[in-house]
Amino acid sequence: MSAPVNRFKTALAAGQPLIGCWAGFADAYATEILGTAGFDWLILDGEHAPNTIHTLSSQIGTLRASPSEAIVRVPVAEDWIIKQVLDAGAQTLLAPMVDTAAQAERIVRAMRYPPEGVRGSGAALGRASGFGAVPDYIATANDQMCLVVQIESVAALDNLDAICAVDGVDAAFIGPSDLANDMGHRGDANHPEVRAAMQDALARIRAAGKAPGILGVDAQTTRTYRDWGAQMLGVGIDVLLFANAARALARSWQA
Ligand SMILES: O=C(O)C(=O)C[C@H](O)[C@@H](O)CO
Repeated sequence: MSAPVNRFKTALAAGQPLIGCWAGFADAYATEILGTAGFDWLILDGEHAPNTIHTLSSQIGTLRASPSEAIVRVPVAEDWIIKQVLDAGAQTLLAPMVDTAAQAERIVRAMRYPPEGVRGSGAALGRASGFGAVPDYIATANDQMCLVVQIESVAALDNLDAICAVDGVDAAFIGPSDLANDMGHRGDANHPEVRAAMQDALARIRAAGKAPGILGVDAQTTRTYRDWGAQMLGVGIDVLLFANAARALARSWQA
C-alpha cells in the first residue's frame, strides 16, 4: 500500500483548469462546509488566518472526505513547519514569498525524504501514513508531493524563469496584493503596471511548462485573470463571502 495519489498534482500536469477558494476561518467545521461546495482546491491559510498546526491538521482531516484538494499555505516556507503539515497529511503546499530559485530548491528538498530531500522520518505518528497503516508511505511519498510557489515581489518576477525551472515546482501562484505593495502600488492590484506585470508573469509561467495561478477577489477581475491564462484560479475567500453576505442581509432589513 502506497502514499495516496495526489489527484490535484495529476490534474495540474494535465493542464486542467482548477478553481479554488481560500479557507480562512481556521476552523474544521467551516472548512468541512466549504469542502461540499465543489471547488477543486481549498487554501488552508497558515500565513494570514489564525491557524495553528492543530487547526490545520483538523482541516486536512476534514477534507479527506471532500473532492477538494487541501492545499496548506505555510506561514513561512521553513523545514520545521513543512514537516509538520506533511506528517499531518498535506500533499500540496502553497509557499509564500518565494523570491529565488535557491529558496524553491530548499522547499522542494524539505518536502522529500532522502536522498532527494531532507524530510524527517516521523510519518508513522501522523495522518500521512494512515498512522502507520500505509507501510510503503516513506518509500512512495516523494512522488506525490506538489509545490505551488507564490510569486509576489519584484525580485520574484526578476527570478521567475529560474524559479519555474526548479524541478519539483509544479505551479507558480501570483499574489496580487503583495506584488502590488512591493511594486510601490500599495493596496492597488489593479494599477496598470501591476496588471501588466501579472499578465506577463502568467504567460511566462505557462511558457516554462508550469501551472500559472492567481487569486481574484471580484468576478470581473477573476475572469480577466482566466483570460490571461490562469490555470489554478482562486475565485473567492470564505471569510469575505460570509462577512459580505451578513452585511448585505443586515442592510436589507434596516429602515
Ligand atoms: O498577495 C496576495 O494577494 C496573496 O497572497 C493572497 C492574499 O494573501 C489573500 O489573503 C487575499 O488577500
